[in-house]
Amino acid sequence: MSMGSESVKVVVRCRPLNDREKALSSKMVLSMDLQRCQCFIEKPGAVDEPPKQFTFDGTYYIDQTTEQMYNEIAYPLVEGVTEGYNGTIFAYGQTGSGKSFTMQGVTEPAAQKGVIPRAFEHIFESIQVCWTQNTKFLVRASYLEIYNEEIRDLLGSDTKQRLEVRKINKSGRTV
Ligand SMILES: Nc1ncnc2c1ncn2[C@@H]1O[C@H](COP(=O)(O)OP(=O)(O)OP(=O)(O)O)[C@@H](O)[C@H]1O
Repeated sequence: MSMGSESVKVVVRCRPLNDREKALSSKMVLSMDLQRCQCFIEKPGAVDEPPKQFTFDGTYYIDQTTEQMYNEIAYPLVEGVTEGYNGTIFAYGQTGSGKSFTMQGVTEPAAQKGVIPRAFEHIFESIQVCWTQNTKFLVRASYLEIYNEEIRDLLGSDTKQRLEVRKINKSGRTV
């Protein structure tokens, strides 16, 4: 099945060992077959046990960049949003696994600029291209933190203020 035909795609990104892990002489237990989108996790010390094998819609190893991930995964999704479709990019992983690195990113090197700034540039470039006197665009953004069951508005004047989740109708909730 081609990547384009899936409505939900799950891709995995592996980050390099951090300084703490290097200082502990930790070993990489994860390897990938990027062509087949497979990842293999071996149990340290268990030489005769075959590695556990998982297949995803995309696999990104330590030397892949956010630029590459964006072009392959996020670009078509954001492009769809500019055409009126809904799209969600959801970063999931344990603490320190690289969610912020992927979503927010770093300015140097440029190839590791995050998905969020790339999506903003992409959306505003599309608007610039389509803009005519008769076309109006409305871009809204919110930035919420959900941490330990508590919700905060990171764009609000008081980012420490806890927000309540309210039911607005049968199926909807708002904060
Ligand atoms: N692909 C990568 N290449 C190089 N460094 C990375 C990569 N992914 C993550 N890192 C580094 O690993 C560290 C942890 O990453 P990050 O802060 O993004 O994790 P997180 O999943 O957002 O953690 P938390 O849930 O605790 O906020 C950071 O120092 C980050 O720079």
